[in-house]
Amino acid sequence: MEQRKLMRVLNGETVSPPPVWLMRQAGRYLPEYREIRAKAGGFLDLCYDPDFATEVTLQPIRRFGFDGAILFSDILVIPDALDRGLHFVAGEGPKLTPLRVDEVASLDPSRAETHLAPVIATVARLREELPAETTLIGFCGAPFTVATYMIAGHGTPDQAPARLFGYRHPEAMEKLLYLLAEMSADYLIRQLTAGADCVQIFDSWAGVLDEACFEAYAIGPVRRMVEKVRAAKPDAKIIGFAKGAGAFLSTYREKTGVDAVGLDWQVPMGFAQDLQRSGPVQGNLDPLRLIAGGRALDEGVDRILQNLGSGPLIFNLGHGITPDAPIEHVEALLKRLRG
Ligand SMILES: Cc1c2[nH]c(c1CCC(=O)O)Cc1[nH]c(c(CCC(=O)O)c1C)Cc1[nH]c(c(CCC(=O)O)c1C)Cc1[nH]c(c(C)c1CCC(=O)O)C2
Repeated sequence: MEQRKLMRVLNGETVSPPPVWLMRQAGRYLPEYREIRAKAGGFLDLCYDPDFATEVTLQPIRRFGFDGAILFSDILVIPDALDRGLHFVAGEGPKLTPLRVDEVASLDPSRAETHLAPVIATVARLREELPAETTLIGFCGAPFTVATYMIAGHGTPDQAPARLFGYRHPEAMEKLLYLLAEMSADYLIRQLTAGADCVQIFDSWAGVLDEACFEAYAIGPVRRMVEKVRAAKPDAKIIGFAKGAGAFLSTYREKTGVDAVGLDWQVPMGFAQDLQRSGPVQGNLDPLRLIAGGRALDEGVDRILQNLGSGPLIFNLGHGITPDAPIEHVEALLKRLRG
Protein backbone atom coordinates (compact mmCIF):
# COMPACT_ATOMS: atom_id res chain seq x y z
CA MET A 1 0.00 0.00 0.00
CA GLU A 2 1.05 3.54 -0.64
CA GLN A 3 2.26 5.07 2.60
CA ARG A 4 -0.35 6.72 4.82
CA LYS A 5 -0.51 10.50 4.28
CA LEU A 6 0.24 11.44 7.86
CA MET A 7 3.26 9.11 7.90
CA ARG A 8 4.54 10.67 4.68
CA VAL A 9 4.58 14.04 6.43
CA LEU A 10 6.37 12.54 9.43
CA ASN A 11 8.96 11.30 6.95
CA GLY A 12 9.49 14.90 5.83
CA GLU A 13 7.29 15.05 2.72
CA THR A 14 4.99 17.95 1.90
CA VAL A 15 1.46 16.65 1.28
CA SER A 16 -1.26 18.91 -0.12
CA PRO A 17 -3.88 19.31 1.27
CA PRO A 18 -2.18 18.44 4.56
CA PRO A 19 -3.33 15.43 6.61
CA VAL A 20 -5.51 16.40 9.56
CA TRP A 21 -6.59 15.12 12.96
CA LEU A 22 -7.73 16.97 16.08
CA MET A 23 -6.40 16.53 19.59
CA ARG A 24 -9.20 15.04 21.77
CA GLN A 25 -11.16 14.22 18.62
CA ALA A 26 -12.94 11.41 20.45
CA GLY A 27 -14.97 13.00 23.20
CA ARG A 28 -17.96 14.76 24.59
CA TYR A 29 -18.71 17.00 21.58
CA LEU A 30 -19.89 13.82 19.80
CA PRO A 31 -23.40 12.53 20.71
CA GLU A 32 -22.28 8.97 19.91
CA TYR A 33 -19.47 9.34 22.50
CA ARG A 34 -21.84 10.63 25.17
CA GLU A 35 -24.12 7.66 24.51
CA ILE A 36 -21.35 5.05 24.97
CA ARG A 37 -19.95 6.95 27.94
CA ALA A 38 -23.33 6.70 29.68
CA LYS A 39 -23.37 2.91 29.06
CA ALA A 40 -19.76 2.27 30.10
CA GLY A 41 -20.04 3.91 33.51
CA GLY A 42 -16.92 5.83 34.43
CA PHE A 43 -14.41 7.39 32.06
CA LEU A 44 -11.65 5.01 33.20
CA ASP A 45 -13.93 2.02 32.51
CA LEU A 46 -14.01 3.23 28.91
CA CYS A 47 -10.21 3.49 28.74
CA TYR A 48 -9.65 -0.07 30.02
CA ASP A 49 -12.34 -1.81 27.97
CA PRO A 50 -10.99 -2.67 24.49
CA ASP A 51 -14.51 -2.95 22.99
CA PHE A 52 -15.56 0.49 24.20
CA ALA A 53 -12.18 2.15 23.62
CA THR A 54 -11.97 0.78 20.06
CA GLU A 55 -15.48 1.96 19.26
CA VAL A 56 -14.89 5.44 20.68
CA THR A 57 -11.59 5.82 18.76
CA LEU A 58 -13.37 4.90 15.52
CA GLN A 59 -16.32 7.28 16.00
CA PRO A 60 -14.63 10.49 14.75
CA ILE A 61 -12.98 8.57 11.89
CA ARG A 62 -16.35 7.30 10.64
CA ARG A 63 -17.95 10.70 10.97
CA PHE A 64 -15.18 12.92 9.59
CA GLY A 65 -12.60 10.68 7.87
CA PHE A 66 -9.66 12.22 9.70
CA ASP A 67 -6.22 11.11 8.44
CA GLY A 68 -5.15 10.13 11.96
CA ALA A 69 -6.95 8.14 14.66
CA ILE A 70 -5.66 8.69 18.19
CA LEU A 71 -5.93 5.80 20.60
CA PHE A 72 -8.66 6.47 23.18
CA SER A 73 -7.03 6.44 26.59
CA ASP A 74 -5.61 9.05 28.98
CA ILE A 75 -2.16 10.23 30.03
CA LEU A 76 -3.04 9.38 33.64
CA VAL A 77 -3.13 5.60 33.09
CA ILE A 78 0.59 5.65 34.04
CA PRO A 79 -0.01 7.04 37.57
CA ASP A 80 -2.99 4.67 37.73
CA ALA A 81 -0.57 1.79 37.07
CA LEU A 82 1.43 3.15 40.03
CA ASP A 83 -1.73 2.87 42.16
CA ARG A 84 -2.02 6.60 42.87
CA GLY A 85 -5.76 6.50 43.57
CA LEU A 86 -6.85 7.98 40.23
CA HIS A 87 -10.53 8.75 39.83
CA PHE A 88 -12.54 11.26 37.82
CA VAL A 89 -15.09 13.51 39.48
CA ALA A 90 -17.74 14.80 37.04
CA GLY A 91 -17.17 18.46 36.22
CA GLU A 92 -13.92 18.58 38.22
CA GLY A 93 -11.49 16.44 36.25
CA PRO A 94 -8.95 13.96 37.59
CA LYS A 95 -8.18 13.39 41.28
CA LEU A 96 -5.22 11.42 42.66
CA THR A 97 -3.61 10.93 46.07
CA PRO A 98 -1.08 13.80 46.28
CA LEU A 99 2.45 12.37 46.13
CA ARG A 100 4.63 13.09 49.17
CA VAL A 101 8.38 13.41 48.73
CA ASP A 102 9.04 10.39 50.98
CA GLU A 103 6.87 8.20 48.73
CA VAL A 104 8.92 8.73 45.55
CA ALA A 105 11.53 6.08 46.36
CA SER A 106 8.89 3.40 46.89
CA LEU A 107 6.87 3.92 43.67
CA ASP A 108 6.60 0.49 42.09
CA PRO A 109 6.36 0.21 38.27
CA SER A 110 6.06 -3.60 38.28
CA ARG A 111 2.25 -3.61 37.85
CA ALA A 112 2.36 -1.50 34.70
CA GLU A 113 2.64 -4.29 32.17
CA THR A 114 -0.48 -6.11 33.40
CA HIS A 115 -2.36 -2.95 34.20
CA LEU A 116 -1.90 -1.47 30.72
CA ALA A 117 -2.58 -4.72 28.82
CA PRO A 118 -6.17 -3.71 27.91
CA VAL A 119 -4.90 -0.49 26.32
CA ILE A 120 -2.38 -2.44 24.26
CA ALA A 121 -5.18 -4.84 23.24
CA THR A 122 -7.15 -1.80 22.03
CA VAL A 123 -4.21 -0.69 19.85
CA ALA A 124 -4.08 -4.12 18.20
CA ARG A 125 -7.86 -4.14 17.60
CA LEU A 126 -7.71 -0.64 16.13
CA ARG A 127 -5.05 -1.51 13.60
CA GLU A 128 -7.30 -4.31 12.38
CA GLU A 129 -10.44 -2.20 12.21
CA LEU A 130 -9.18 1.14 10.92
CA PRO A 131 -9.30 1.94 7.20
CA ALA A 132 -5.93 1.21 5.53
CA GLU A 133 -5.31 4.91 4.82
CA THR A 134 -5.77 6.02 8.45
CA THR A 135 -2.67 6.51 10.59
CA LEU A 136 -2.96 5.11 14.12
CA ILE A 137 -1.44 7.49 16.67
CA GLY A 138 -0.42 6.14 20.08
CA PHE A 139 0.41 8.49 22.92
CA CYS A 140 1.44 9.12 26.48
CA GLY A 141 1.99 12.14 28.70
CA ALA A 142 5.45 13.62 29.10
CA PRO A 143 6.97 12.97 32.53
CA PHE A 144 6.61 16.56 33.76
CA THR A 145 2.93 16.88 32.81
CA VAL A 146 2.09 13.51 34.39
CA ALA A 147 4.08 14.50 37.50
CA THR A 148 2.09 17.75 37.90
CA TYR A 149 -1.12 15.73 38.44
CA MET A 150 0.63 13.21 40.71
CA ILE A 151 2.11 15.90 42.94
CA ALA A 152 -0.90 18.22 43.26
CA GLY A 153 -3.45 15.40 43.14
CA HIS A 154 -5.56 17.39 40.65
CA GLY A 155 -5.27 19.98 37.89
CA THR A 156 -4.11 23.49 38.86
CA PRO A 157 -3.87 26.71 36.81
CA ASP A 158 -0.07 27.13 37.05
CA GLN A 159 1.24 23.85 38.48
CA ALA A 160 2.70 25.64 41.49
CA PRO A 161 2.74 22.44 43.63
CA ALA A 162 4.95 20.56 41.12
CA ARG A 163 7.25 23.55 40.55
CA LEU A 164 7.71 24.06 44.29
CA PHE A 165 8.31 20.32 44.75
CA GLY A 166 11.09 20.56 42.15
CA TYR A 167 12.75 23.57 43.80
CA ARG A 168 12.54 22.05 47.29
CA HIS A 169 13.37 18.45 46.40
CA PRO A 170 15.43 18.39 43.18
CA GLU A 171 16.72 14.83 43.69
CA ALA A 172 13.24 13.40 44.32
CA MET A 173 11.88 15.33 41.31
CA GLU A 174 14.60 13.92 39.08
CA LYS A 175 13.96 10.40 40.35
CA LEU A 176 10.22 10.75 39.73
CA LEU A 177 10.63 12.18 36.22
CA TYR A 178 13.09 9.49 35.11
CA LEU A 179 10.93 6.72 36.58
CA LEU A 180 8.01 8.09 34.54
CA ALA A 181 10.28 8.39 31.49
CA GLU A 182 11.25 4.69 31.68
CA MET A 183 7.66 3.54 32.19
CA SER A 184 6.31 5.81 29.46
CA ALA A 185 8.95 4.71 26.96
CA ASP A 186 8.12 1.04 27.65
CA TYR A 187 4.45 1.87 27.18
CA LEU A 188 5.09 3.61 23.82
CA ILE A 189 7.25 0.70 22.64
CA ARG A 190 4.36 -1.68 23.40
CA GLN A 191 1.92 0.55 21.52
CA LEU A 192 4.24 0.61 18.49
CA THR A 193 4.67 -3.17 18.64
CA ALA A 194 0.88 -3.65 18.81
CA GLY A 195 0.30 -1.57 15.67
CA ALA A 196 0.55 2.16 16.36
CA ASP A 197 2.12 3.88 13.31
CA CYS A 198 3.54 6.76 15.33
CA VAL A 199 3.25 8.24 18.82
CA GLN A 200 2.72 11.66 20.39
CA ILE A 201 4.17 12.79 23.72
CA PHE A 202 1.84 15.37 25.39
CA ASP A 203 3.68 17.92 27.55
CA SER A 204 0.61 20.07 28.13
CA TRP A 205 2.16 21.94 31.08
CA ALA A 206 5.71 22.56 29.78
CA GLY A 207 4.76 26.24 29.38
CA VAL A 208 4.93 26.97 33.12
CA LEU A 209 8.67 26.20 33.41
CA ASP A 210 11.60 28.63 33.58
CA GLU A 211 14.64 27.98 31.40
CA ALA A 212 16.60 25.80 33.82
CA CYS A 213 13.53 23.74 34.75
CA PHE A 214 12.51 23.40 31.09
CA GLU A 215 15.92 21.82 30.42
CA ALA A 216 15.73 19.56 33.46
CA TYR A 217 12.05 18.54 33.29
CA ALA A 218 10.82 19.02 29.72
CA ILE A 219 13.98 18.22 27.73
CA GLY A 220 16.05 15.66 29.68
CA PRO A 221 13.34 13.07 30.50
CA VAL A 222 11.75 13.39 27.03
CA ARG A 223 15.16 12.92 25.37
CA ARG A 224 15.62 9.77 27.49
CA MET A 225 12.22 8.49 26.31
CA VAL A 226 13.04 9.16 22.67
CA GLU A 227 16.40 7.36 23.01
CA LYS A 228 14.78 4.36 24.66
CA VAL A 229 11.98 4.11 22.10
CA ARG A 230 14.47 4.45 19.21
CA ALA A 231 16.75 1.78 20.69
CA ALA A 232 13.83 -0.68 20.47
CA LYS A 233 12.16 0.77 17.35
CA PRO A 234 14.76 2.54 15.17
CA ASP A 235 12.11 3.73 12.66
CA ALA A 236 9.60 5.03 15.22
CA LYS A 237 8.11 8.42 14.39
CA ILE A 238 7.52 10.64 17.40
CA ILE A 239 5.56 13.91 17.70
CA GLY A 240 6.48 16.14 20.65
CA PHE A 241 3.83 18.61 21.86
CA ALA A 242 5.20 20.98 24.50
CA LYS A 243 2.28 23.37 24.97
CA GLY A 244 3.14 26.97 25.76
CA ALA A 245 6.89 26.36 25.40
CA GLY A 246 7.35 29.52 23.32
CA ALA A 247 10.98 30.32 22.48
CA PHE A 248 12.14 26.98 23.95
CA LEU A 249 10.64 25.31 20.88
CA SER A 250 13.50 26.63 18.71
CA THR A 251 15.78 23.82 19.99
CA TYR A 252 13.12 21.30 21.07
CA ARG A 253 13.44 18.96 18.07
CA GLU A 254 17.22 18.94 18.15
CA LYS A 255 17.50 18.52 21.94
CA THR A 256 14.80 15.85 22.44
CA GLY A 257 15.16 14.01 19.13
CA VAL A 258 11.43 14.08 18.27
CA ASP A 259 10.56 14.00 14.55
CA ALA A 260 7.72 16.50 14.53
CA VAL A 261 7.05 19.53 16.71
CA GLY A 262 3.49 20.21 17.88
CA LEU A 263 2.57 23.92 17.98
CA ASP A 264 0.04 25.54 20.29
CA TRP A 265 -2.09 28.37 18.87
CA GLN A 266 0.16 31.13 20.18
CA VAL A 267 3.21 30.13 18.14
CA PRO A 268 3.80 32.95 15.62
CA MET A 269 3.74 31.91 11.94
CA GLY A 270 7.23 33.26 11.16
CA PHE A 271 8.69 31.24 14.04
CA ALA A 272 6.68 28.17 12.95
CA GLN A 273 8.16 28.52 9.45
CA ASP A 274 11.67 28.53 10.95
CA LEU A 275 10.81 25.35 12.87
CA GLN A 276 9.45 23.76 9.70
CA ARG A 277 12.80 24.24 7.94
CA SER A 278 14.25 21.51 10.18
CA GLY A 279 11.29 19.10 9.84
CA PRO A 280 7.54 18.53 10.15
CA VAL A 281 5.30 20.66 12.37
CA GLN A 282 1.77 20.03 13.64
CA GLY A 283 -0.93 22.51 14.58
CA ASN A 284 -2.04 25.08 15.43
CA LEU A 285 -5.60 26.46 15.10
CA ASP A 286 -6.98 28.13 18.23
CA PRO A 287 -9.72 25.73 19.47
CA LEU A 288 -11.93 28.78 20.07
CA ARG A 289 -11.93 29.55 16.33
CA LEU A 290 -13.59 26.16 15.93
CA ILE A 291 -16.24 27.11 18.49
CA ALA A 292 -16.86 30.48 16.82
CA GLY A 293 -16.97 29.09 13.25
CA GLY A 294 -17.66 31.35 10.26
CA ARG A 295 -15.07 33.95 9.42
CA ALA A 296 -12.92 33.32 12.51
CA LEU A 297 -12.59 29.68 11.51
CA ASP A 298 -11.96 30.31 7.80
CA GLU A 299 -9.33 32.96 8.49
CA GLY A 300 -7.55 30.76 11.02
CA VAL A 301 -7.41 27.79 8.61
CA ASP A 302 -6.27 29.95 5.68
CA ARG A 303 -3.50 31.58 7.67
CA ILE A 304 -2.01 28.23 8.66
CA LEU A 305 -2.26 26.92 5.09
CA GLN A 306 -0.71 30.07 3.62
CA ASN A 307 2.23 30.06 6.02
CA LEU A 308 2.88 26.37 6.58
CA GLY A 309 1.09 24.61 3.72
CA SER A 310 4.10 24.47 1.41
CA GLY A 311 6.19 22.44 3.88
CA PRO A 312 5.65 19.28 5.95
CA LEU A 313 2.49 20.03 7.96
CA ILE A 314 0.01 17.96 9.94
CA PHE A 315 -3.05 20.17 10.41
CA ASN A 316 -4.39 20.14 13.98
CA LEU A 317 -5.72 22.41 16.69
CA GLY A 318 -3.30 24.18 19.03
CA HIS A 319 -4.83 22.19 21.93
CA GLY A 320 -7.71 19.76 22.44
CA ILE A 321 -11.22 20.18 21.05
CA THR A 322 -13.70 21.13 23.79
CA PRO A 323 -17.15 19.62 24.52
CA ASP A 324 -18.91 22.73 23.20
CA ALA A 325 -17.42 22.49 19.67
CA PRO A 326 -20.29 22.29 17.12
CA ILE A 327 -20.02 19.30 14.79
CA GLU A 328 -20.94 21.52 11.79
CA HIS A 329 -17.85 23.61 12.50
CA VAL A 330 -15.62 20.55 12.36
CA GLU A 331 -17.22 19.77 9.00
CA ALA A 332 -16.63 23.36 7.84
CA LEU A 333 -12.96 23.14 8.90
CA LEU A 334 -12.47 19.97 6.83
CA LYS A 335 -14.21 21.49 3.82
CA ARG A 336 -12.03 24.61 3.99
CA LEU A 337 -8.91 22.48 4.30
CA ARG A 338 -9.67 19.82 1.71
CA GLY A 339 -11.82 21.85 -0.67
C1 LIG B 1 -3.60 16.79 30.56
C2 LIG B 1 -4.20 15.62 29.82
C3 LIG B 1 -5.13 14.67 30.36
N1 LIG B 1 -5.41 13.79 29.34
C4 LIG B 1 -4.74 14.12 28.20
C5 LIG B 1 -3.94 15.25 28.49
C6 LIG B 1 -2.95 15.89 27.55
C7 LIG B 1 -3.60 16.70 26.50
C8 LIG B 1 -4.31 17.92 26.99
O1 LIG B 1 -3.61 18.80 27.53
O2 LIG B 1 -5.53 18.00 26.79
C9 LIG B 1 -4.72 13.43 26.92
C10 LIG B 1 -5.93 12.75 26.44
N2 LIG B 1 -7.13 12.56 27.08
C11 LIG B 1 -7.98 11.87 26.27
C12 LIG B 1 -7.30 11.55 25.08
C13 LIG B 1 -7.93 10.59 24.06
C14 LIG B 1 -7.69 10.66 22.71
C15 LIG B 1 -8.19 11.90 21.97
O3 LIG B 1 -9.32 11.87 21.46
O4 LIG B 1 -7.39 12.86 21.84
C16 LIG B 1 -6.03 12.11 25.17
C17 LIG B 1 -4.91 12.13 24.13
C18 LIG B 1 -9.37 11.51 26.56
C19 LIG B 1 -10.09 12.20 27.64
N3 LIG B 1 -9.62 12.53 28.90
C20 LIG B 1 -10.63 13.07 29.65
C21 LIG B 1 -11.82 13.09 28.85
C22 LIG B 1 -13.19 13.55 29.33
C23 LIG B 1 -13.73 12.44 30.18
C24 LIG B 1 -15.22 12.30 30.15
O5 LIG B 1 -15.76 11.67 29.20
O6 LIG B 1 -15.85 12.76 31.10
C25 LIG B 1 -11.49 12.53 27.61
C26 LIG B 1 -12.42 12.27 26.45
C27 LIG B 1 -10.52 13.50 31.07
C28 LIG B 1 -9.28 14.22 31.46
N4 LIG B 1 -8.00 13.76 31.34
C29 LIG B 1 -7.12 14.72 31.77
C30 LIG B 1 -7.87 15.83 32.24
C31 LIG B 1 -7.29 17.10 32.80
C32 LIG B 1 -9.22 15.50 32.07
C33 LIG B 1 -10.42 16.28 32.52
C34 LIG B 1 -10.68 17.44 31.65
C35 LIG B 1 -11.91 17.21 30.82
O7 LIG B 1 -12.92 16.77 31.40
O8 LIG B 1 -11.84 17.50 29.62
C36 LIG B 1 -5.65 14.60 31.74
